[in-house]
Amino acid sequence: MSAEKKKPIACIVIGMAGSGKTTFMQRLGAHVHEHTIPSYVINLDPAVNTVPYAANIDIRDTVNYKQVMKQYNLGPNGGILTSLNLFATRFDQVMTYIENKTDVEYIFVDTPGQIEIFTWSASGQVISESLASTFPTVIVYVIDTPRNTSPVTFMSNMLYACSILYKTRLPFVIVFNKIDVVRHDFATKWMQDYEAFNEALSSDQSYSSTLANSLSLSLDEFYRTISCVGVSAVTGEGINEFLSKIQLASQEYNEEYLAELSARKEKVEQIRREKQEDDLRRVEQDTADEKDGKTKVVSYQPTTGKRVVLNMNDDEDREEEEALKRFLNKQN
Ligand SMILES: Nc1nc2c(ncn2[C@@H]2O[C@H](COP(=O)(O)OP(=O)(O)OP(=O)(O)O)[C@@H](O)[C@H]2O)c(=O)[nH]1
Repeated sequence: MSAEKKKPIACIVIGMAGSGKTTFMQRLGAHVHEHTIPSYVINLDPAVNTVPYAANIDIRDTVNYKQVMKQYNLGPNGGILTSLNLFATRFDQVMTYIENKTDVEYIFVDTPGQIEIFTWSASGQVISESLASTFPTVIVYVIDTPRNTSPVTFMSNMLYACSILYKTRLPFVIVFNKIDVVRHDFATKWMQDYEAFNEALSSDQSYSSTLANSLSLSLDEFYRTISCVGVSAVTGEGINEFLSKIQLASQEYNEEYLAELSARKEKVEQIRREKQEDDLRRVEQDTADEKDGKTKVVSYQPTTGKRVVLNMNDDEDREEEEALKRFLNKQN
């Protein structure tokens, strides 16, 4: 019997504008090419002028962002969001296409520069859930390390990362990019040592520093569960370590996320079953009512779901029956 086909790991690369997502994708592309690691690359940024890596699937081949802006009279962000929505409606075709590929190890997905367009939109959710329901999927959160050396900025970025983690519930890898400019040691220290972070904050007396101080304790749990790695998309430093973290995160997907996913599916299935049983009970009760030989009108009040039975043969019910009929006609 042949061994079960190993599924590729999907890496959804997100990050604030300018954090280096595209350069990082370019570096990953070069790395997998050099080491002949079969991979699949998807670009979901419709507004980018040129993509400096070889994308197997490019949203720009399906949706013309400038035309979308013109057609729907939208600004740049509305144009990107609508383009992504249009693409999401066809994402099942993308899924079928990738599923049929054999021996792919990684699927790298680049997302629009405006982070919220992907992370907080329905289309972003559709795309990430489609990937996560089929492949081990990891969120890769790219951070511009030199721009996060201020503790308050660092905390804001971490809160954002944390909110995405709780929204997607997928394994999460933080990539501290641009370590050729500033090393990321300060960041790992702040994540491991609450006192060190507070000390760094003490030089900042602003209101946001007080807020950051009180929030930093809440992030403790988040710091303990996520993994992080320092890379330079320009020099290629840290890429091997990044791929090792991705492998570990995919194990986490198999052990935790999959179990949670099937529990969620089971819950939805249970609600559906209960509704079906309830409908069946109603039909049985209606049938029983008809067995006494009288014609009945059975209806359910739309707001409360309360069952209403009117005996058409009883004079006293005539008036009420007419009222109900008028009501039902109005509903139709
Ligand atoms: N020194 C250095 N510069 C980097 C690195 N990664 C990216 N950059 C630079 O950072 C800038 C932004 O990089 P992009 O890759 O365009 O960033 P992005 O996140 O895709 O940007 P958006 O598409 O606007 O979201 C560019 O000037 C890159 O050359 C890095 O590892 N080291």
